[in-house]
Amino acid sequence: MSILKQPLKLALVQLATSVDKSANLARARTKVIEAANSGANIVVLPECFNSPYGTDYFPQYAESLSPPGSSQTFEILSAVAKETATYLIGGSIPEIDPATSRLYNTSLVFSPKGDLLATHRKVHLFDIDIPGKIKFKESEVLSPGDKITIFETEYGKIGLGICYDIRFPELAMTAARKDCFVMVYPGAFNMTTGPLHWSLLARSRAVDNQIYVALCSPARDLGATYHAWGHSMVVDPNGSILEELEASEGIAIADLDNEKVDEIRKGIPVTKQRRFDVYKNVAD
Ligand SMILES: O=C(O)CCC(=O)C(=O)O
Repeated sequence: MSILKQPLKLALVQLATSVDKSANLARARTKVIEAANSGANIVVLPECFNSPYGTDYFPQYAESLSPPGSSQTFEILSAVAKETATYLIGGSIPEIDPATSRLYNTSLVFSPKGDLLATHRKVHLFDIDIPGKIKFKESEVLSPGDKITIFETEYGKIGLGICYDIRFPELAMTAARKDCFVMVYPGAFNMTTGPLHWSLLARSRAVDNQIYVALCSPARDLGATYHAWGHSMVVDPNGSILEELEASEGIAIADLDNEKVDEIRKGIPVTKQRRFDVYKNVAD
């Protein structure tokens, strides 16, 4: 049995966002409907799609997921998933846990019936310092998640990470070994690491694991404090880019094909040739 049970259309919404949360949510809703009307079965939104991206903004835009009904974003995503009968991977939003007051960068996934299927809290926080280029420290305000997120659909299993999570091959490898056919990463790379690594990382995770990889960025806004790289893309299990946007708002739609996955895995059978007797514990 293939890890991908049947063909599907995957849509990435490279959303133009602003400081206005309600406007961002309304625009996201419109674009999800547009993607669904183009035949998408699974729709993905970008990292931090309801707010600008930046540590100053996280506390101000954070929403609590409990008690039920308290998150405006949750309600809108659930309703539009149901309305369009699509799986909706709702990018990410700043989340506050009311019990601990901790903040997380969190992705919510909804079924075509509007039910919450999965919640992923970004595991690897984006703390980097490239002198003269970019310094960013999510850990100043965010706490990290502590689990790999995999959810089931009628197409097969989907693995979910957020942005910087893609730099850690162990996360994608673990999901792939649990038979995920795709890793989806809502992400917002920047004008330094975007050109350096965005496509390289997507293609690497794809070819390492012979799975599809999808990266969904916000559109670039040169008036914002953080300039996102854009270039949302879908890569196939051979590491070839199937669809790629430029920097401005748009929707990328790719056909994911079960026969292609099987053919690639048959031709280069690395998934059956692993030597876990040699590298039993990758954490050694
Ligand atoms: O890894 C990178 O270069 C960028 C990561 C990022 O922007 C993020 O995690 O939000």
